[in-house]
Amino acid sequence: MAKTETFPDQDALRRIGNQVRERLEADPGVYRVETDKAELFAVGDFLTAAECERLCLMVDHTARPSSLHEIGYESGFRTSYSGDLDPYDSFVKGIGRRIDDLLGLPSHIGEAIQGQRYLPGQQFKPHNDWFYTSEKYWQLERKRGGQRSWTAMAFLNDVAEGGETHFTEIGIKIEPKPGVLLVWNNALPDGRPNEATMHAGTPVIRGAKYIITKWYRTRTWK
Ligand SMILES: O=C(O)CCC(=O)C(=O)O
Ligand SMILES: [Fe+2]
Repeated sequence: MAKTETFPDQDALRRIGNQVRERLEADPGVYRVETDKAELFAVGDFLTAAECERLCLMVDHTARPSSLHEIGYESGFRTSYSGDLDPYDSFVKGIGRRIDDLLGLPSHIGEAIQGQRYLPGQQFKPHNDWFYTSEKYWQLERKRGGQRSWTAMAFLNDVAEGGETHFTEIGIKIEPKPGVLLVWNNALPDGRPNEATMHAGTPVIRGAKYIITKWYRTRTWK
């Protein structure tokens, strides 16, 4: 088939976008968040209370000051603590498989599940999860699985105040509720990056916020 892409991995992003959208729309347990700007879905009870508690403990064990491509922790852009959960742990593997299965994606294109914790005052400022392919880091990410397609993010606890996930372009704030999984396509249906997926983890004001995130690429992640 002739390549029609103008953006790196555009054809793969379109194909994966179609495939996952069809599967989520056919799943009665999946709710589509009402917006025409992005493909954003939610699952109410994806994780049990016991699973959330166990994952929070794991996040506490692995979380270190979060880093970002070319921006250090000290910049204040992402002040949470984060870290990859042990990919060989059977409990973590089980959670990963359930996310793969919900989306209908092969596990080899999924990154390791990342755990993240925010304490009062900590936040993740507005950003896109997809890679900016004009930046230097893309030359590395291109060979590590390519562009990010879908994001799956689960809330693990109730936050006393703050810590909403704010989709700044769509104009919605999602309040953390334990066990709720959010899923969104970082690309548009035609495979170009979707600017409207810009989102932030707003500052936690009281309490703590725990989440896990799994990002999917277009090719085998390594
Ligand atoms: O904490 C949140 O609500 C958002 C986290 C996030 O955007 C990320 O980890 O990429
Ligand atoms: Fe994000």
